[in-house]
Amino acid sequence: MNIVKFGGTSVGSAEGIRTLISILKKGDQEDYPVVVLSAMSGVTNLLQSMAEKAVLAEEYTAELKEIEEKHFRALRELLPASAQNPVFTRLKIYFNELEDILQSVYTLKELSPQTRDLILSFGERCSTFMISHIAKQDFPNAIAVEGAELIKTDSNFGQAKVNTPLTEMLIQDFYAANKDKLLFVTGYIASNTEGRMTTLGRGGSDFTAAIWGSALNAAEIEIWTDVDGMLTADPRIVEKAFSLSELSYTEAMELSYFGAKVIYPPTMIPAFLKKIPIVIKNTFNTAFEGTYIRHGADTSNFPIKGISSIDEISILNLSGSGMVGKAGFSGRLFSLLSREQINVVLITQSSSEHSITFAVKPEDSLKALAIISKEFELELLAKKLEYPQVENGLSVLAIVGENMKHTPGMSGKLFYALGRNGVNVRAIAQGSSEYNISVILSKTDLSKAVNAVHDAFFADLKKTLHIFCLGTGNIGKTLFRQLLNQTPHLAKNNDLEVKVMGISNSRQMYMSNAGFDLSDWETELNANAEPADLKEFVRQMKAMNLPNCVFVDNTASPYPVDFYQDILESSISVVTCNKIGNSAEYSQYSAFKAAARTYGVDFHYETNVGAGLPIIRTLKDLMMSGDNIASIEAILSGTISYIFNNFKDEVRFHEIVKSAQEMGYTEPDPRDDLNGKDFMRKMLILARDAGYPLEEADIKIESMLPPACMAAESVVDFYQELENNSAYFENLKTTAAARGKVLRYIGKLEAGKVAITLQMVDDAHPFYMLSGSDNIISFITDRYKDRPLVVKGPGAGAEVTAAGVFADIINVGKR
Ligand SMILES: NC(=O)C1=CN([C@@H]2O[C@H](COP(=O)(O)OP(=O)(O)OC[C@H]3O[C@@H](n4cnc5c(N)ncnc54)[C@H](O)[C@@H]3O)[C@@H](O)[C@H]2O)C=CC1
Ligand SMILES: N[C@@H](CC=O)C(=O)O
Ligand code: NA
Repeated sequence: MNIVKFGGTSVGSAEGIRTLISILKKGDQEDYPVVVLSAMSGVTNLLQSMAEKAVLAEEYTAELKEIEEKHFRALRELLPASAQNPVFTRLKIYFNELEDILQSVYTLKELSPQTRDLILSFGERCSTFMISHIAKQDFPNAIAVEGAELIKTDSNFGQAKVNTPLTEMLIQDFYAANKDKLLFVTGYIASNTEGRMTTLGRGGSDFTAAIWGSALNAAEIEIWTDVDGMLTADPRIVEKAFSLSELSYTEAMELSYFGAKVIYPPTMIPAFLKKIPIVIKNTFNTAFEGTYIRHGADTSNFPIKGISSIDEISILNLSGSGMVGKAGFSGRLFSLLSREQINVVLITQSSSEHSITFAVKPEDSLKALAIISKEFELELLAKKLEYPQVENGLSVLAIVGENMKHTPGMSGKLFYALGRNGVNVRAIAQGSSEYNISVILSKTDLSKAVNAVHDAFFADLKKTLHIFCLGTGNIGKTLFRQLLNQTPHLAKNNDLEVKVMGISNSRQMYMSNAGFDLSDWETELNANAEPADLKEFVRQMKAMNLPNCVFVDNTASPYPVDFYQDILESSISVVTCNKIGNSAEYSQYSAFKAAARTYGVDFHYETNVGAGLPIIRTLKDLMMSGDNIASIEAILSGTISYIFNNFKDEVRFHEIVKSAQEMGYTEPDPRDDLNGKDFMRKMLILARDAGYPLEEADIKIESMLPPACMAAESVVDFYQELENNSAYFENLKTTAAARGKVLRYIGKLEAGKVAITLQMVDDAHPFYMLSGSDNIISFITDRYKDRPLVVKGPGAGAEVTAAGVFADIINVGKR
């Protein structure tokens, strides 16, 4: 035999009630369940508000009308006109009775807890009576049970305590006498020994279900609500939260204590004691199989069951020498708080016993402060205690799961996820059961923190990277296309999702709360854009306060670089193909690295050298594994490589430069390639990564351009000068050819010195054989002494560069 309980939303509309009946019809016709019902949604609140208005002699008829209408509407929809009359009449009697009571409250201006409970009881009585009659159409043996008569309590109105032995006996007798009936029982309400109406407090209808379940030794208790059971986190905060299929009682308790308001676990204790499984189902999604709460629940899969949170709490801190070694101090403190009905959410005590921190609801904080000041007046005066401090604007996040007990590293994982996302933890508490680790943090960080922790623990799910991109040019555009094309693969094979949350170019910017649709990012940007403003972009990015953020610089501008430090210090990783940051002053380069290290985020710039070729990574691996760089020889300008590889036959020099630009190999300003600046930057970055604190001035560059080209003041002039100097370039070419050689612009780092020179090399030189926009880099190290480690391949172009940026972004995600 099962108990099924339907909550307020399930009985709150004709649609809900219709579903309820169809759920009952699917059940076993031989073995009827006991059906416990709540008041129609909103009705208890209306009753409450009417009672409060009546005692202040305010008008309450509007609410009364609303309650009547709510019931009548459902009734008209669900019962044929011919069958409506007796039900209408009975409901009308209920409403008249209710009105009489309210009228007395109004006249007497007196609302005792006893009267309040009587008023509140009408919600369940009306819904149960009405629904039992609707059900009669399908179940002629349906009857409404005034459950209040069967659950016996003390006279603590509003939160009555059940007399379990008596109650169980009454329920058992009643059930035995009505075995052939389908019972619809009022939830929430009970009565005292004098037969006065009482109520069971918060979650009262669940409690009714558990009491009946326990009395009748039910096989199962089904709680029908309007959500898919219990979830791994609050779905309003975590989009990826998912329903749990089963959990233990303890886990359910711990999870609901802070968050998941699906059930109120203390009400489940009768079921818990008898080991009766509880299953939470969704009236509005009957396909959902339910969340099972039971003994011996499966604890495998994930190390935690879920994350619960309290949006807003306050903490009080009590410290002073008066506490040290004083047995009973905390006992005195907490029994004081309990006496005053202040619920303590969480406690942490320093091991020196010098301070106690505890969390309470914000509305209790001042009261707590006042009673503590009074209780410990003497200690405070004697300065054995400091005046307690209240801190507001805080939230609690807790990870919950029985598996944690047996799994080391859980708190490490939690704090790593929080730390890496720049979430400052104000206090920590671990339940001695080890089923729960709670942290207190700033309310503004809660959403970010819960998402980051969810991503960290439910690693089998997709992890989301939130990226903010500057630059929609050659590289930026290509990156968006690659991201779009790769989305399904990333989701399937890497459980990773990359969401572009913000885009700016030099003209306009937009932050998309839902993330850009990359198949049409340009339209979204154009339609919503505000004028570009880097400072504002960074401000908005930080204000979104999302977990796993990456700032991506795909510009060739010096301005974004000014923000890197601040961004890294805000625990946001930086990925850049812009070389300006790493090739300005050494102090800045090392400050970026230090910031990334200190704040536990990534600073990736693989494409600064050789575009997507694994050069920075290779060098880093060599260095980290203790190798020592003796020398680096390299061709690192894709543009110049392309030019020399195609400077043949009739083509003129400036024409090839133009085509290199068209191919997307050059910098936005091609002079930066031809004058050696771009190459210099790459050599400087390599030298620094190889451990040499060099500055730009330390690098010798042999120009491959005649002075007039170097002096050109605009790109247009530059092309003109290249053309004017055609003879110079022709001469270079024929001279090399005459000697059986090719032109190569080569950088060399040796003994801490860097030079870039224009050379003519023959086929004995390893750099002779190159084609297209190839880069080549050859490392001679302690380990690669006789034969160098060589990386070679296309070192420029939008595809390979964007792919390198992409890989850097993914590498942030992998951590
Ligand atoms: N082309 C290649 O093969 C390689 C390029 N790179 C680097 O890629 C970067 C981008 O190159 P391209 O895409 O070719 O340049 P581009 O000129 O096509 O695009 C640059 C983008 O940056 C935007 N921008 C400029 N200043 C800005 C600011 N202050 N705020 C926001 N946006 C701003 C522009 O509006 C434009 O959308 C450069 O730093 C370049 O060195 C790196 C490796 C290889
Ligand atoms: N303009 C650069 C592109 C890569 O950084 C080049 O030509 O190498
Ligand atoms: Na690279």
